[in-house]
Amino acid sequence: MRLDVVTIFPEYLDPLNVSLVGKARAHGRLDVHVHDLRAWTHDRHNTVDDTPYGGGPGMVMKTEPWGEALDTVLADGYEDGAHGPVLVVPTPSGRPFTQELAAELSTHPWLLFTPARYEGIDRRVTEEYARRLPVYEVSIGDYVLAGGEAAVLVITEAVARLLPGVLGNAESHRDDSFAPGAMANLLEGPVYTKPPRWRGHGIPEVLLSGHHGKIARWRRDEALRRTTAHRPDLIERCAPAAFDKKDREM
Ligand SMILES: Nc1c(O)cccc1[N+](=O)[O-]
Repeated sequence: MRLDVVTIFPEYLDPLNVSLVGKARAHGRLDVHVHDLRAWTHDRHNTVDDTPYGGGPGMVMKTEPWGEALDTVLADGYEDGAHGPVLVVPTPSGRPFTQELAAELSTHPWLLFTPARYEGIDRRVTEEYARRLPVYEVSIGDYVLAGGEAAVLVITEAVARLLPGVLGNAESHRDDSFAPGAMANLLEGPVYTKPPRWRGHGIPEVLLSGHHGKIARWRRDEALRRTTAHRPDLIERCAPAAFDKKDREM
C-alpha cells in the first residue's frame, strides 16, 4: 500500500516512522510519502490560506496550492494503484471512522490524505478531485481539533494493522474490539499477565483453569459487561452468537 499525505505540518507525521507503521514501512509493506503543501506556493510568505467568502471567522485553505500539490502526487503514479488513489479527507463533517471503514480502506492500494488546517479547504478542491477519484470524507470523532493530521495518524494505524503481514499474529485481528464475527461491536474485556498477585490484586480464577471453553465464555461475558457499561448503543448490534445461551452450559 502507498500512502501520500499533503500537509502544512509534515513533521506532525513523524510518528509514521515508528512502531507498527514504521516497521511496515521498513519491511516494504507500506510506502509513505509526506508532502509539504507550502512547496506549491509561489509567494515569499508561502501563503496557503485566505479570508472566507461570505465573511466569518478564521481563514480558508486556498485552491491553488492544493491543486498543484495533488496534481503532482497523482502524476507520480503507483503501479498497484492503476486507477489512482482514494482521496481521504479527515473532517469533523465526515462519515464516522469505524473498524469497518478501516477494513474497507485497507483494500485500496493507494490512499491520499488531505488534512486541513484553519477552517478547512476550499470546497472546490474536493469537488475537482471527486471528478476522477473516490473520495472518503471521514471523521474520527465529535470534537474539535486544530487540524486533520492527528486523524491521519489514527486512520493510518487502524488501516496499516489490517494489511497482510503487518501484525505478527494474524489471529490478533480476531479478538479486536469491533472485529468482524462474534465479537463484532463488543468492547474487549480486561486482560492480565504475570505476576499472579500484585499489591493484593489476584487474577480471575477461570483464567488459571486451563479450561478453554470456560475462559472463552468468561471473556465474552466480560466483553458484554464492558460494552453494556460503556457503549450500550452497541449492544443491540452485537452478533447473536455473543448471547448464545447454549454455550453457557459448557
Ligand atoms: N474532528 C476533526 C477536526 O476538528 C478537524 C479535522 C479532522 C477531524 N476529524 O477527523 O474528526
